[in-house]
Amino acid sequence: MNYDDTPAELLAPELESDAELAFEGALRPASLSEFVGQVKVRGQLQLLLTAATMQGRTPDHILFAGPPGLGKTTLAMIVAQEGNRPLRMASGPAIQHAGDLAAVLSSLVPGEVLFIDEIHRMARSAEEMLYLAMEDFRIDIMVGKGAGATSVPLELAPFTLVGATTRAGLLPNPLRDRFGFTARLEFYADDELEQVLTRAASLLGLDIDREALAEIAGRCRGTPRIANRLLRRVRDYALVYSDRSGPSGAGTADIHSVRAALELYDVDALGLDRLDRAVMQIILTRFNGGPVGLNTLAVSVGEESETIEAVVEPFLVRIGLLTRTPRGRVATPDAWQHFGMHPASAGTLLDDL
Ligand SMILES: Nc1ncnc2c1ncn2[C@@H]1O[C@H](COP(=O)(O)OP(=O)(O)OP(=O)(O)O)[C@@H](O)[C@H]1O
Repeated sequence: MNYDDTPAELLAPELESDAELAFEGALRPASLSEFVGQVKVRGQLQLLLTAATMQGRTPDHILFAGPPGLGKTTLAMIVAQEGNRPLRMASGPAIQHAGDLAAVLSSLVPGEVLFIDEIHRMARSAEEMLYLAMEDFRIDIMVGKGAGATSVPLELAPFTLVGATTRAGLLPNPLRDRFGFTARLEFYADDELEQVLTRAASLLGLDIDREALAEIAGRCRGTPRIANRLLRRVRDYALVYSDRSGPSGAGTADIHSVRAALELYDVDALGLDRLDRAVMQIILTRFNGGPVGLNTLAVSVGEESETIEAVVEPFLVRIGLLTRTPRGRVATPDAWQHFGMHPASAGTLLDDL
């Protein structure tokens, strides 16, 4: 199997372009009741928000942790919308100095929800400023330089911080501890993805049957963002190749058109992307199924070990192709089967040396 020809962006869980941002905006659920899956988190969030409303106070600070594309930004928007609160969006990598954060914090209005995406990538100095802001709604601003510098306290409007991270482990404990509620988002089950897709198809005016939706759900790596992206390609296919007899003229899609569209884009039956396949093939061929250490693996595929650990492995483990052992990563029998290979015997390996 050749893994070099899969369009990487189609199965990448990260947001790919401004066009996709606009597309996502149109499909984003606007309330907790429209938000599919993550049942436990939804219930916990509902309780937290209702209690805050009943007591007339700002909700506790919330941290959403989990792989990209599972709905962290969507939930942050819902937190604001459900409480009828204004929302300010910021991103960790853009906060390079404490001053960047001070400018945002000092301009918040009472009750505002401040969303910081990729909060683990914020500058250290800003992180420290955030501790006090979260706890006491206050920051200390340094005025002047050198020996004459003094710190001036500044009261902030009460706000709710919603942080999102794909790497909860990288957050320092003092920051993590200041969130009143941490929600870990899980990959979605196939039936939940079908619900996401049903809703998106109806918003797109695409006439598509259950079997076809199930086929897309099975290939989108448990991730709503990818589900919507694949649906978009299926919609194009239906538009061009079907007789457009659907109610909106957007075309009709069935299992055959879904398979044809996804085959055209090299999306395999398990939704493995180029990097997944590269990782698995290296474990299978070069390391005879493992165990192989994370860093060795990362160097072999030319990728950051952070990406392998946070994005690639969770999915491969979830679909049962990989296991993590104390000695390293090991391919499962299903992995050998999926790639149509067999472990080399010890003799063959020695011959190779
Ligand atoms: N539970 C859900 N129900 C319906 N649609 C969803 C759900 N979760 C996510 N989506 C869809 O997936 C898209 C991506 O979600 P979102 O931007 O919230 O992910 P994210 O976890 O914030 O990703 P990132 O880590 O890259 O910022 C959204 O446009 C939304 O339409």
